[in-house]
Amino acid sequence: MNKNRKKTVGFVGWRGMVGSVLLQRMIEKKDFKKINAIFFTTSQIGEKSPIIKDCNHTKLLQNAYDIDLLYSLDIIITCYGTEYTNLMYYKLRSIGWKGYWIDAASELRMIQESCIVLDPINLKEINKSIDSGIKTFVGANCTVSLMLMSLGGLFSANLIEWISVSTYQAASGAGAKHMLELLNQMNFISKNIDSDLENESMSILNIEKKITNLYKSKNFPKKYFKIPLLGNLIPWIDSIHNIGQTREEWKIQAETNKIISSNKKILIDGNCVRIATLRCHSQSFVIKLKQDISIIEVETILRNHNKWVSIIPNTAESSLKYLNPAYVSGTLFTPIGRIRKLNIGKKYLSAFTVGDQLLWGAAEPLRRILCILVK
Ligand SMILES: NC(=O)C1=CN([C@@H]2O[C@H](COP(=O)(O)OP(=O)(O)OC[C@H]3O[C@@H](n4cnc5c(N)ncnc54)[C@H](OP(=O)(O)O)[C@@H]3O)[C@@H](O)[C@H]2O)C=CC1
Ligand SMILES: N[C@@H](CC(=O)OP(=O)(O)O)C(=O)O
Repeated sequence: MNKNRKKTVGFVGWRGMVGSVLLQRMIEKKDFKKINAIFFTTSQIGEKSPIIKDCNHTKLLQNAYDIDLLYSLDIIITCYGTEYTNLMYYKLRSIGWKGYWIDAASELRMIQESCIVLDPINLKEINKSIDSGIKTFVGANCTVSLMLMSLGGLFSANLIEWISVSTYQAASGAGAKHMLELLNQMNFISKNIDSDLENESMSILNIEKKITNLYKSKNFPKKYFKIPLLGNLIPWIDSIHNIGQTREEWKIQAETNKIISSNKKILIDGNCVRIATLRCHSQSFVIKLKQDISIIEVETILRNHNKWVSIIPNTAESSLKYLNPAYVSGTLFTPIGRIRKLNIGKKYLSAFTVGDQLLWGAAEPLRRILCILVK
């Protein structure tokens, strides 16, 4: 690539949830000034492209399967998903395309020729990869990125022996259709109990019974989640990976160790659970430390690691105010609180974190690797 000319970047999947958050962040940070852009689509060829100020870009949407056009690009960034990656990535590489491929989907994360990107955690590794000719950069699974952003200090100080994690994952992680279904579930219940809520003499347990019966109604919207998520939870995310463990649970240890490229594998496992929040994932950790260090030291190490993490005092007032999905939604803030030693032993630490799974969990690491590559 000629280093003095602006790189041409192709955007695939920019209309989706992750892609639109990416575009919004790039506009906010004026990243489009640094590139020429071509917007692609799998379904709206010839429709109008989004209009981006200060950016040289095509006016109409291009065919995301046009291999010749894709081949001419310096960089392709895709937030479309695994289906597109599987179809186009290997095709392009097999005909000798040497551009940078940046991807939100999980498909390429664990292949040898890729680097998983989360630069506040692994900038050195990213730079090493670029220098060594790696051309494929993939964002991590959302819970992995959000865990590392909040616990980054303990990872980089090599203080973690193992982690047991329980996740509380938002509907958006399952995709736009699922998120809409959750809202339709809210609407369905609300419409059906509206008059009961106005009737002060109605017993709360009668309303609860009505809701439980509504869950069983054939009209209850559950095409995607299969069961109600509203007022409920789903203790299973993604497909089975190996005996008893889901793929979502498997990714945590596998991707984390690739990102931090640790000599000795850090063991991480737990339960991944879908809950009825909109776009923030929360995680509860039990951490076995390698040393017995004080809570003040733990907090200092975590606080000093990056500018997005913030330590929430372990009080009711602060936990309620700052450590919840509604507060964190739409921000890059990765608060961590409920930090305390467990009564199991002095090396056992408990902590709870919340993060926006569309920002640090998906779009932001992609935006940042793009900036590194076009610098
Ligand atoms: N959701 C998440 O939290 C995370 C997702 N990812 C990865 O990113 C991929 C994309 O996820 P996500 O953004 O949630 O997917 P979406 O379903 O929101 O969007 C994916 C694509 O679907 C097409 N599309 C069809 N109909 C519509 C419509 N009505 N509105 C908008 N787009 C539409 C668009 O492509 P086109 O213009 O070509 O039709 C769009 O780019 C996932 O498959 C996953 O691999 C990674 C981390 C987290
Ligand atoms: N599986 C995640 C979201 C996601 O897309 O993950 P991945 O990028 O690892 O497929 C969730 O459901 O919350």
